[in-house]
Amino acid sequence: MHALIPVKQFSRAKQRLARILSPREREELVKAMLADVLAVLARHPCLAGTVVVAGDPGARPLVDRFQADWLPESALGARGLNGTVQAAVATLARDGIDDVLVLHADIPLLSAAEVSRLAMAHEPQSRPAVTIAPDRHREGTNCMICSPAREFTFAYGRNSFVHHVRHAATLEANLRVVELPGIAFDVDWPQDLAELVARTGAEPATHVQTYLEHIRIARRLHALPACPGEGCRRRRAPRPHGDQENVTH
Ligand SMILES: Nc1nc2c(ncn2[C@@H]2O[C@H](COP(=O)(O)OP(=O)(O)OP(=O)(O)O)[C@@H](O)[C@H]2O)c(=O)[nH]1
Ligand SMILES: O=C(O)[C@H](O)COP(=O)(O)O
Repeated sequence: MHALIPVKQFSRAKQRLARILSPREREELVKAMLADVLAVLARHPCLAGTVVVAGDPGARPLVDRFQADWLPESALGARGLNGTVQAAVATLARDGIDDVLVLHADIPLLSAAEVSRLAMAHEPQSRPAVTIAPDRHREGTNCMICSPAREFTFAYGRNSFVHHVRHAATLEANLRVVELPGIAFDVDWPQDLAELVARTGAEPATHVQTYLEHIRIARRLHALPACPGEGCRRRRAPRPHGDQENVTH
């Protein structure tokens, strides 16, 4: 099984954090989160390799540092998250890679044990097989293993978890849903940063926690005016990738 991590252009990344982080800080945060994810995947016994499909050449040094494979989005001729993931799994399939774990780069509490649990829940021998670890709101699809991945239609975006479950049913796939707290914790909103800071022990355990401490995010979070309406955290920004055409209802 190979892991595939999509990483978008840094200048467009983490826009929901724009009211608390500068563009430069958002880029550094994205790099720190990617480092946390790559550190777990490098040499994971369940993985034969990790591929980063990136829209930004600035991700390359990190990818090389963790000995992952580099797939530039520009080489795929695709657009948006879904188009890019779809084109990337087609590229992997041409190299004979059919079992693909697609995971986001913004899950800094990912652990090797959770990757193992997800891999063990997956049953590629009864194909098609789809195993999903959703986000903690059961809205997004933070990690998903597909076998064979080229036959799956990716539908990331609003409520992608539901869309992916429905699509797996359409394919009559062997579907498993696994709740894993580290994978489920994605960082999208200022409130998520606050939660991450609250979870930091005496010694920051991850690249992200170290970076957040470095920029003294806690002070800013305290000073942040409350969002109008408590539902704010969950309200989504317009999807920059606007690529809902693949959604199966
Ligand atoms: N290669 C690639 N990766 C993408 C693209 N869009 C999103 N991603 C990645 O997919 C994952 C989920 O991204 P999103 O939640 O849509 O975007 P985000 O940058 O994390 O946050 P917002 O800008 O606040 O929506 C992250 O790992 C992104 O880097 C894209 O167009 N190309
Ligand atoms: O479908 C998804 O998982 C999204 O594209 C990313 O979700 P997020 O906005 O929760 O990061």
